[in-house]
Amino acid sequence: MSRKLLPGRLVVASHNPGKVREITALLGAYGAEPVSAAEMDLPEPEETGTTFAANALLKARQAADLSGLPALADDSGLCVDALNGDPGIFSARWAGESKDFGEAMRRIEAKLGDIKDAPRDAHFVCALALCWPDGGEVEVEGRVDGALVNPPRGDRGFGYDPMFVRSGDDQTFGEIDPDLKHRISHRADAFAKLVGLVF
Ligand SMILES: O=P(O)(O)OP(=O)(O)OP(=O)(O)OC[C@H]1O[C@@H](n2cnc3c(O)ncnc32)[C@H](O)[C@@H]1O
Ligand SMILES: [Mg+2]
Repeated sequence: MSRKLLPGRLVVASHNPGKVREITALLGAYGAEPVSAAEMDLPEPEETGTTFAANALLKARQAADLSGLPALADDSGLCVDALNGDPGIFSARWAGESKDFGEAMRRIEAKLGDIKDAPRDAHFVCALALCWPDGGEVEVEGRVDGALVNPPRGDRGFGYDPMFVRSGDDQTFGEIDPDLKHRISHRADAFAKLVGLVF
């Protein structure tokens, strides 16, 4: 089901400050008034889905039901070709309780090191789900292709950004201007599709 999002309060159903920052910036032009899950004191649901889409929908659905407001959730991750798409939907979980992405990036490198001449192709995926309290929902997916660098570089992004270079670029997502990342990322790609459907 697709429908238009009216101006007004919208819950950004994420507990990741890096994502909330990016989504808030992307929403800027559309008359939505973003409120984060943390500001609303919403719980962080268990991500029991087996796809990015299922996890995005369950996060947005819970936030819409609990807040009585439309809610936008993002489920995203880094998929490494030579690792059969890992860490994928487990991207946050590979960083552990302490959210140590330095450690998660070293784990990826260690696994790649075990594979002879492993290709370094990877892509980020972003599923965005928008749910309304009355049961309506929209889901879209975006993607950006690139390759992994070692050692990681840059501290301007979050998560796996320091190890990812978009195809055709030289700088990692951790080094580029955040405004540029907002235009070219998997999240920007998903957002462009969402805008076409609901704004
Ligand atoms: O579920 P929420 O509360 O939104 O926050 P989260 O951090 O747990 O988010 P996910 O479950 O979607 O896990 C995705 C992980 O993938 C990584 N990731 C997603 N988008 C990224 C991006 O643009 N740059 C770098 N890493 C990203 C990041 O480390 C996230 O923690
Ligand atoms: Mg999560």
